[in-house]
Amino acid sequence: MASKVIKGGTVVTADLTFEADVLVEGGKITAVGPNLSGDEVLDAAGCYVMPGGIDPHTHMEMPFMGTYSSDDFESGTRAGLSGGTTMVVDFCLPAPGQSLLEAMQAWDNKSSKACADYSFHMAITWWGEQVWKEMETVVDRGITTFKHFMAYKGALMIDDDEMYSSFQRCADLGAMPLVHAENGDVVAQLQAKLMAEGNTGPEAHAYSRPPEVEGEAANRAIMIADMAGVPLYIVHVSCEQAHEAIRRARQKGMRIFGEPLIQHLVLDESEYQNADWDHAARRVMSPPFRSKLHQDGLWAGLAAGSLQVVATDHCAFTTEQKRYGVGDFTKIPNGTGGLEDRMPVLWTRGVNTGRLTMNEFVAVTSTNSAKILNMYPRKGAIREGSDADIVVWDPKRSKTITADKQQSAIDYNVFEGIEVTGLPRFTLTRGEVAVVESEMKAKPGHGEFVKRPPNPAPNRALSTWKEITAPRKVIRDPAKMPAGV
Ligand SMILES: NC(=O)NCCC(=O)O
Ligand SMILES: [Zn+2]
Ligand SMILES: [Zn+2]
Repeated sequence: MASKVIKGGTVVTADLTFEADVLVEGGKITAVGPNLSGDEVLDAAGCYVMPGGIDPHTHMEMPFMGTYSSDDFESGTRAGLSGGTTMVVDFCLPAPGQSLLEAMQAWDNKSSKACADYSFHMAITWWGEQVWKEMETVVDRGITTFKHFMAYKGALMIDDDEMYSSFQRCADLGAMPLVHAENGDVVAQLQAKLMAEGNTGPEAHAYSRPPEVEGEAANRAIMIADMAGVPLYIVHVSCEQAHEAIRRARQKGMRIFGEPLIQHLVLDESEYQNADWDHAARRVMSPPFRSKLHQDGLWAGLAAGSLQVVATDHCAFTTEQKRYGVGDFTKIPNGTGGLEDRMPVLWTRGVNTGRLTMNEFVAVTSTNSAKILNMYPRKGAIREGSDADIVVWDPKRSKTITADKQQSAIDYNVFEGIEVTGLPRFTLTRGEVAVVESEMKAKPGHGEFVKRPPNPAPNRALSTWKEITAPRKVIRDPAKMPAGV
């Protein structure tokens, strides 16, 4: 295979910024340094050469709320590449009662047309001996993170008893639990009350999921993880109540990770007040968009390190699908897109405003996910031996986001009309140039599954500590024991 050299750019990683060329051969980075040469030259003058983005939270073709999310692995990963994201981590979702291995097979089949690399989390949607057993096979297969829904009562939600059992199993297997933290019981009651009062529009979705339901669930999950002796990753952190729980836990030395979404960082609750039903319904997701105060807290958390990664939870439904919920907001499929826009929007609203440094940008869009999900430095790095998943980022290129020009299969974009400055000049997936500015060259089927080994450092450290501090029986001299009654 011919070599490529990315020439004349500035390499930006999570901890360094330096001028260097990058040589790519056989899908890997083989050298980083001055004056490199290769068969093909990619001109990076004026650009930043960064690890391709990793989106740790997507849902392609997800069966949910009576339908399927509309982007599949082909259109979804193509959308990602267009915006500089070279890897996604999607969720295998067994139906309650279904074998985890069957779900894994279904996701293997769906993902065969991916244009970029991918990995999976496994969702625990029910509990029993079969699930307990199959979790080990899932881990052997390289899926070492397990998602738990504390919301969606009557569908995906599991209770505390099941969650504690699953967290303990994760601890034994060197795996990490993830949670969707919302109190599903309280949400269900609020939904019923709002509907009974005639509050049926999309704005009621937000009223039924106040920040307290998220804060309570985040606190509960953190305490349960601590008792099970396992690290915990909280997905789509949207509000101060949940962020505060994470911050406090981390300050106590607990191994808790928090993932805000680009949507929550940029879009706010006023979207649900729009007089156009479609506009509001297209933005229905869980948790819902919050106030600007919550947004400020999330941005601060990224800079301070109390929140570690920015994801999208890309789960795209068309307007027609959203309309299943006309007259009953509880039937609007929950989810929004964002995969194509995550990096340009975060750069524009983060780096260009001074809220994030370029190195922090790389950390939260790529390197931290690679580390937390145990695939660093194969992914998330610009260094010899790493996969050549690279974005050559032109900080001067601009566009106005519009659904008309997007790769995603849906008919609208929640970021419509936002102007971004900072876009890929080239996106490379394992050494293949998939994007040249707005020209798309991605190949369906190029993407490969990325196996993630169990027992990363936080698990090892935590299990060592838990073993040392575990309750121990006190050995007493039988001769000195009091007589029993
Ligand atoms: N977030 C959302 O509304 N939809 C996707 C499923 C989930 O992650 O909860
Ligand atoms: Zn969720
Ligand atoms: Zn999700």
